[in-house]
Amino acid sequence: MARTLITGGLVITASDESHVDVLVDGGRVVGLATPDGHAWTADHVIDATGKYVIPGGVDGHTHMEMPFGGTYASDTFETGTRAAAWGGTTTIVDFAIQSKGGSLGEGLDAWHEKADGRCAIDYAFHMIMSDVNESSLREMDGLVSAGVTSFKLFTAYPGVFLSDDGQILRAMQRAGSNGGLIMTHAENGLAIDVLVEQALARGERDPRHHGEVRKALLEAEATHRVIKLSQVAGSPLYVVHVSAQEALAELARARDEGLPVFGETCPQYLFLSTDNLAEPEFEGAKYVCSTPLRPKEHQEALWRGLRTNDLQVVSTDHCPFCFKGQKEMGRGDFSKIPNGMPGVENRMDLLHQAVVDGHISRRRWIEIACAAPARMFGLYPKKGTIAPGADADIVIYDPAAEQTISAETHHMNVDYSAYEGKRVTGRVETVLSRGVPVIDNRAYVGRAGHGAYLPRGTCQYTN
Ligand SMILES: NC(=O)NCCC(=O)O
Ligand SMILES: [Zn+2]
Ligand SMILES: [Zn+2]
Repeated sequence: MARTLITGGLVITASDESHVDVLVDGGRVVGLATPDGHAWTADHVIDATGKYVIPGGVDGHTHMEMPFGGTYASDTFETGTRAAAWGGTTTIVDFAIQSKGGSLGEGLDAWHEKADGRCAIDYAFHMIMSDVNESSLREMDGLVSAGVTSFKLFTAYPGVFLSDDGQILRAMQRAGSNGGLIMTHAENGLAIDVLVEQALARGERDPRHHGEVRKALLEAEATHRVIKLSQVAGSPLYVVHVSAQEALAELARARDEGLPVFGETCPQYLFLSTDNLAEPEFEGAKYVCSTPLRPKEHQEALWRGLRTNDLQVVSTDHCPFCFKGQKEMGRGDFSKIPNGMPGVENRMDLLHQAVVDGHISRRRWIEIACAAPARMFGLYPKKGTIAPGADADIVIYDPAAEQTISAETHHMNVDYSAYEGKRVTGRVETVLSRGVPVIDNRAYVGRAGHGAYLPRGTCQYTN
């Protein structure tokens, strides 16, 4: 395998920034040294002068080809991982799904069937548990040993994914003993369904009502509940897609008490709001996801949470549905709009824009987008950093390039962009995955099937 030398760039990790050259051999980083401190030679030299040299992004929350509401998320593992690479992400952790009445093993097999041999970048799986019973609880141990070390449970979507409090407690107790990490989608789904029914009966049918019925208080209530259940079980907890400041306050309080509870938010909650959900002509459907977008004032609380480490990770929850034919299924009834938004290609750029805007520092950018998700999901230091021994998943990032986000130029298999027309400073130039170029100077040179499945270790994140 070719030796590659990256020269002249500013190497940024979660802990350091330094002008050092990086030597890659055998798919791994083998050395970092100042330009006058080495005499390395290589088959390929990448001149990164004036650029950032950063670890490939780790997106810990994607849904390729996810079935939802009678349709499927429109990115396959092939198209979605290619788009991820374009955006500087070199690892995704997608959610395999246990169907009701099915086993965890069957769900995992189905996800391998969709993904294996098709990914442009490395990939791993969490497991969604939609049927917690004696047998699936027993299966959790085997999955943890085999490298599927995190399990998502829902307090939302009654009849589909919802687990009751007893089931959640049992899964948490099991994770407490086998080292697994419980992830929760925390919204009070039973109460939300009542509000949905009442809203529809009043004739409130537009996309904006999706945000109104999925109340911040019902996110906060469910977040409080799962925190308390995890405390009773004595297991760590990771709350996905936190959008409401009231839910974040629950996490912050628990963390102040020293509890091992962690939180993730997503770019859509940091950059978009209920104003988007209220766009006319059914355009608001493009922004329907759960938890929902919130009024703008929640954004400042989320940014603060990211700075103070009450939130540790930014993932995308990439779950795209085309406007035409898919989002349109909910014209006249917001509850039938498939839930989810595209974003796997935009996360690294949007978070760099947050650096430019002064919300976070450069190192915090790398922490929340690369290092923390790698630690959280048992992939560190193979992923999430640039250090000797780490996989050479490296992005050459031009911090001065200007771009306009648009569906016309993005690579996700979806007919709209949630950030259409947004100007951002910074752009991915070159991407290596285990030392192999996937994007080379803004040209795709990757291959479906290059991406390897990653069995994961257990959560390495400590408060
Ligand atoms: N978030 C969303 O609306 N769709 C994907 C499924 C989930 O994460 O709950
Ligand atoms: Zn969810
Ligand atoms: Zn999700």
